Amino acid sequence: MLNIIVNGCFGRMGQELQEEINSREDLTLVAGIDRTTEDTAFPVYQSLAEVNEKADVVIDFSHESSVATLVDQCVQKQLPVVIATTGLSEETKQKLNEASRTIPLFYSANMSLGINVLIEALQKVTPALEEDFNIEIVEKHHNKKKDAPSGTALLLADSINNVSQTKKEYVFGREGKENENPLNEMGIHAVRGGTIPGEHTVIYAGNDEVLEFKHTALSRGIFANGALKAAEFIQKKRSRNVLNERITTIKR
Ligand SMILES: NC(=O)C1=CN([C@@H]2O[C@H](COP(=O)(O)OP(=O)(O)OC[C@H]3O[C@@H](n4cnc5c(N)ncnc54)[C@H](OP(=O)(O)O)[C@@H]3O)[C@@H](O)[C@H]2O)C=CC1
Ligand SMILES: O=C(O)C1=N[C@H](C(=O)O)C[C@H](O)C1
Repeated sequence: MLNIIVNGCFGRMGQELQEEINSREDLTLVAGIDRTTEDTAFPVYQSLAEVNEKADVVIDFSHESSVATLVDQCVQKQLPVVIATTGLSEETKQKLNEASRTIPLFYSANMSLGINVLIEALQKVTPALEEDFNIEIVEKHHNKKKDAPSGTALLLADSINNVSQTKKEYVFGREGKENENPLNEMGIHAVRGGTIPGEHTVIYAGNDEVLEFKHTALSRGIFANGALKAAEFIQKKRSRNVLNERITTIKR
């Protein structure tokens, strides 16, 4: 049995997690944290410091403004934590790195299996193409998303840059740029509209040939399930400190 606290429990992802946890007998939502309270089957608090329920792990899908304090409180309570919030500042990312030395901490801008497999594919093809192909990333999300570009677009860009001979400068949109589009740049473009759960396309454009890799999230269930798998993984490692491999994705 895994006892879970969800930070951001009333948000889109918080509600998705509630559904997933309630559908499984091996998981219990012992408490939620959010800015407001509602009538729920589980207790809800405004901060982890107020939570007295016994928990094995915290899962966070909230907002940058909430993450640093949450991580400090996880360290104080020695609670493993899965951080899925994107749009984190450099200071917050630094805090995650430091905290991961004392508590099990898993961070990824994208909890889906598909994006994590895509990263491996991109790292294989990039060395063969980077000298002759421009690389551009286009991401599409729902119109309520607070950060742009998406954390996943940055994660994909960093994964490409990590294996590139020449480190590429990120260009966010191309307004006002002369149309040279040199090979040492990588364009990252954000589209916002409707209810799109998330789509990422990486385009390798060469002379007379184009390769495109596209991942489409058809529901938020893939992110909730990935976060729950991460929670189970770090809980098993609780007996020792782990600097999880995904934490490396925040070293930009
Ligand atoms: N890593 C991954 O795989 C995924 C990551 N995400 C990321 O997760 C985050 C949440 O996404 P989503 O659920 O769509 O966003 P929502 O805005 O729907 O939900 C966020 C929730 O967190 C609450 N919140 C905001 N600030 C605080 C705070 N200071 N303390 C406690 N709660 C707070 C919000 O309250 P209020 O409504 O009052 O602002 C809201 O209830 C985003 O950063 C998103 O990019 C999303 C999907 C997948
Ligand atoms: O806000 C979202 O919805 C999503 N955010 C994450 C991101 O910024 O990459 C992951 C996913 O694409 C959905």
